[in-house]
Amino acid sequence: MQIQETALPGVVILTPARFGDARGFFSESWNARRMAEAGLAHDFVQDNHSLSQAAGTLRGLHYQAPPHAQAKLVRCGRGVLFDVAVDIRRGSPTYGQWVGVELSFDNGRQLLIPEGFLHGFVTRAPMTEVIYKCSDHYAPESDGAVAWDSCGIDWGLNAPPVLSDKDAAAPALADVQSPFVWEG
Ligand SMILES: Cc1cn([C@H]2C[C@H](O)[C@@H](COP(=O)(O)OP(=O)(O)O[C@H]3O[C@@H](C)C(=O)[C@@H](O)[C@H]3O)O2)c(=O)[nH]c1=O
Repeated sequence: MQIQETALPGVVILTPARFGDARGFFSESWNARRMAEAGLAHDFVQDNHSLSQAAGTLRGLHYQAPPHAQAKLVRCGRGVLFDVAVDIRRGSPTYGQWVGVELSFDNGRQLLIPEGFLHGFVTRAPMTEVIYKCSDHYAPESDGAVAWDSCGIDWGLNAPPVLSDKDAAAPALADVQSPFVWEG
């Protein structure tokens, strides 16, 4: 497994090994022991799987507030997406900064996003499947959304994205009191 830091400390790109043969490949998409050895242990309790039919479908930017905050380990099952994390920990030296990484079936990359970050993605191919592990269960009362176009993210879009009604109505980051505090 390759581990690559990003410009935001704690947000990490992981690339598990793929063992190819005449049938295709085999890969360990998550291994608790290897993650712990790398100092990246999380108690994941829920796996999510979404399909977006059209390229240019944008989901986000989302968070769950404490005590139901979620770290996420995101990967692509099929297609291509641009996956984004935004630091919203109040007091963080990187508050409001974002990183984006292209995840695809072909490149096999994963993005590890700790608690305290917004998460969102835009699909760059039709019928893109996104699969991610979460460190807490879904808690709709703690669900939060921030407008996708309020954080200065270059999504690489050349047309308006396909959005859910919830995401289209989300407030700008500047109007949100983040429930996360940077702990150093
Ligand atoms: C997130 C979630 C949704 N749902 C339900 C609620 C709703 O009826 C339906 C669709 O929910 P949403 O519109 O919130 O789905 P979506 O916009 O795909 O939300 C997801 O976006 C990405 C970026 C994330 O990071 C996720 O944590 C999650 O917020 O699924 C669950 O049952 N469990 C869950 O964990």
